[in-house]
Amino acid sequence: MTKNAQRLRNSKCVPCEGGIAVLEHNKALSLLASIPDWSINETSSAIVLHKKCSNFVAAIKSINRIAELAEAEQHHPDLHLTGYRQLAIELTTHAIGGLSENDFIIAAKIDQLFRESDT
Ligand SMILES: C[C@H](O)[C@H](O)[C@H]1CNC2=NC(N)=NC(=O)C2=N1
Repeated sequence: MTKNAQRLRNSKCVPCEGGIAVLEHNKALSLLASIPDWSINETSSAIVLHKKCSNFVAAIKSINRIAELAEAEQHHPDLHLTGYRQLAIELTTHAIGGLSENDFIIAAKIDQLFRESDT
C-alpha cells in the first residue's frame, strides 16, 4: 500500500456542508493513484468502484458494512446493487457538487473493508 493510501485510511472525513472548492483535476488524479481499483468519471465529479460479489447475501453484507462506515464518517456513497450481485459504489460530495478529499478517504476505507471481509 502506498503512503498516500495509508494516510487516507487513517484520516477522518471532515463535515462538509459546502463552502469548499472541489478538488482540482490533477489533485483528484494523484489521490486516485492510491485507490487503483476505482475510476473517475469524465467530468472528474465522482469516483466509482464496481465489485462483483460472490452472491446476493455477500453483496447485502457489504452494503451494510459500508453503511456503518459511512455513518461513522458522516460521508455517504451512492450504492447500486444490480444483477443480484453487481455492486457499484459511487462517491461524490453532494454539498459541493464534486469531489473532495472525503470521497477518497471513504474509498480507501472501503478498500480496507473489502480486504478484511468476504465479498
Ligand atoms: C455535515 C455532514 O458532513 C453533511 O451533511 C454530509 C453528510 N453526508 C454526505 N455525503 C456525501 N457524499 N456528500 C455530502 O455532501 C454529505 N454531506
